[in-house]
Amino acid sequence: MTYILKTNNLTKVFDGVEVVSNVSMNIKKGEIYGFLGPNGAGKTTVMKLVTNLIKPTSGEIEIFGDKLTIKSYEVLKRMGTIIETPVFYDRLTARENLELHCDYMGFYNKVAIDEALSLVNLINIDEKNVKNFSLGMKQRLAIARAIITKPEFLILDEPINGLDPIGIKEMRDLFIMLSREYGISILISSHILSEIEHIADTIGVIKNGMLKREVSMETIRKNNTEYIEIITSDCDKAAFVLDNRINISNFKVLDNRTIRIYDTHKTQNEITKSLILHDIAIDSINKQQSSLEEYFLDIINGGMINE
Ligand SMILES: Nc1ncnc2c1ncn2[C@@H]1O[C@H](COP(=O)(O)OP(=O)(O)OP(=O)(O)O)[C@@H](O)[C@H]1O
Repeated sequence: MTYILKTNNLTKVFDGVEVVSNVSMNIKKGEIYGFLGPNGAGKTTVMKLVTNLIKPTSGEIEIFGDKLTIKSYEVLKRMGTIIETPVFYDRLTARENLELHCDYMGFYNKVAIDEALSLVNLINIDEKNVKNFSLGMKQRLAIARAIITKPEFLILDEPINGLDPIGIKEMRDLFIMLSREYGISILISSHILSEIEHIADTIGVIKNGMLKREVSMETIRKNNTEYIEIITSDCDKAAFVLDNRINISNFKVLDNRTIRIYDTHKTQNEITKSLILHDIAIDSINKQQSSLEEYFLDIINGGMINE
């Protein structure tokens, strides 16, 4: 297996507080790695460490197979990044900002600027200074800047912040295209779990600076359980009927209104009919899937992992 990034017991202490603790993460070449965690969990700090913006207190980082040191300038040129709120020259246009970036990176290919602007769908902006851009436009420009030099590895901290649903979908398709067609590896953090669920190959979940889980989306999907959820004010009676009249034993009463049935030998229709036949008032009955969101919350709330 070839890895684009490996960290080994990466640790960062700020003012005596360990905000990243012994993080050992592994990002495979060509994959999209979704980095999840609650506010303040340490995602941005890890991203800053692997892009050499800050130095680790201890631990090692290996990028493209080489150890990252303070002198790894060439390695950094092979990466495209968005870390925290992207900063631009406000009085310049998007194109001028990208030209400056290319000069800075020693990347002399002006055609790439048009390509990048078109990939992120920033159009008719030649006359506009960046200070007049909306948040979503700035975010698109940040993505354009990150991809312009055709990096092998993209590190994107909350790249879809400020985008509307159409923008989110466009960027999702763009990230998938960059990964599948260009073989670019992507480390991406986002609060929008459904977006990560759609694009990620692997998930890393960080909490209190510790990497709690690193797991493939395939595994999460395999463990996905389908269930039928019933909301009713007659919970006790419904449970009795399920058990004694319909012969369903694999169900869980979550609270005094909610029952989840994991048994698959009866259809939703059959269950509904039987409950109504026994005079049970059903407020709702739905087929549900345990998704990444549920998986994530379970980890964050300590359900699957011991603290
Ligand atoms: N320069 C710094 N000095 C002191 N503490 C810091 C510094 N940078 C980050 N921290 C602290 O480190 C912890 C992790 O912050 P970090 O920004 O990495 O979290 P995050 O997971 O990216 O959060 P969010 O999702 O809110 O962006 C926080 O408690 C933060 O206050």
